[in-house]
Amino acid sequence: MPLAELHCHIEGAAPPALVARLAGKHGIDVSGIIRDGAYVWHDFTSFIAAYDHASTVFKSEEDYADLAFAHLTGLAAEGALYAEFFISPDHAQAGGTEPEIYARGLAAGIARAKRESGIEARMIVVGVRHLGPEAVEAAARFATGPGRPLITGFNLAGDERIHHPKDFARAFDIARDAGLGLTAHAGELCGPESVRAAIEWLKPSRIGHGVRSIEDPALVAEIVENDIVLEVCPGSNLALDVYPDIASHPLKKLVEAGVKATLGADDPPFFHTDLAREYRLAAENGLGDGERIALTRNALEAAFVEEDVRYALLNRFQIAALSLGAPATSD
Ligand SMILES: Nc1ncnc2[nH]cnc12
Ligand SMILES: [Zn+2]
Repeated sequence: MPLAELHCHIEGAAPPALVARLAGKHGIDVSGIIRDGAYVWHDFTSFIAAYDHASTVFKSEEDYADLAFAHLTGLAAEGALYAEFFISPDHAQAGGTEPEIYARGLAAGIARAKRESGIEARMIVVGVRHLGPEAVEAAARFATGPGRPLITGFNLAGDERIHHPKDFARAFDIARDAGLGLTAHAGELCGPESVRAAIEWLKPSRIGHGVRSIEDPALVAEIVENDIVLEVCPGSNLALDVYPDIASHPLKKLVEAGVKATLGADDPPFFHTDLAREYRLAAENGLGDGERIALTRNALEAAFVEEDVRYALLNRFQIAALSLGAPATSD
């Protein structure tokens, strides 16, 4: 089945073995966050702490090129045609790497992965909300800098319980005025009011997660009406205990209500998942083959990518979907 991913954090995609190897090289102690070859954390706050610490082992342009290359070729091997990943200048800086070098390395990894596997990819800069409005505005200014054609979007990530979306309206204005696509994490840790506020103040075309919108049917109707796409990450939601099991996850209900959803692995090794498993979880949640293929089409239609590239991707998607004998369109 052809896949596409719109929601994955590049630091969150770092395999623990790679982090342990680079930590050894740089003399960084990761024994508190990696045990028996796996990341250790127990709730959102300790997950973010582990993620922040793991990201500090990446230092050079080559480290980041290798990370992007490994992530994207892994996705291509799972069947992905297209991937967007989030990049965080704040995390680069915390590890002592200039954001400029960080973005250059990641762009080189994207180019190499495209040459070797055919996968197309773009980057979305995130501002980290718990670092506050000034840091998020600085991230937006970085995202809009010249000479970085593979940066096509801006996102708000981090702890949803901290700050109100209105505090980040200026950052989103900066990104919007520069022509970037807009998306924001909301409705993951917090309920529908958080999604409403993100839509009202940030005016994104997509919401990261957004799954807790299901608690407010009027909000679900508004999301459908305004054609807002949800980047749903079921494996992440299960790992972070947003839902106790896949049967309780609202993906199927959201799709039945007419919401356009896509799938992402969010932070794959932290959550013991990958994109192929996300599609399997969608099937376990009740989505049939046609509905799961539509998730890929939704992703390509909502991608922050140039129109000629989108057109070519939709053609590749159509051919792959038809060869499965599955419907490439929902109507
Ligand atoms: N699941 C998540 N939610 C918010 N911010 C994040 N940063 C990395 N993973 C995240
Ligand atoms: Zn995320």
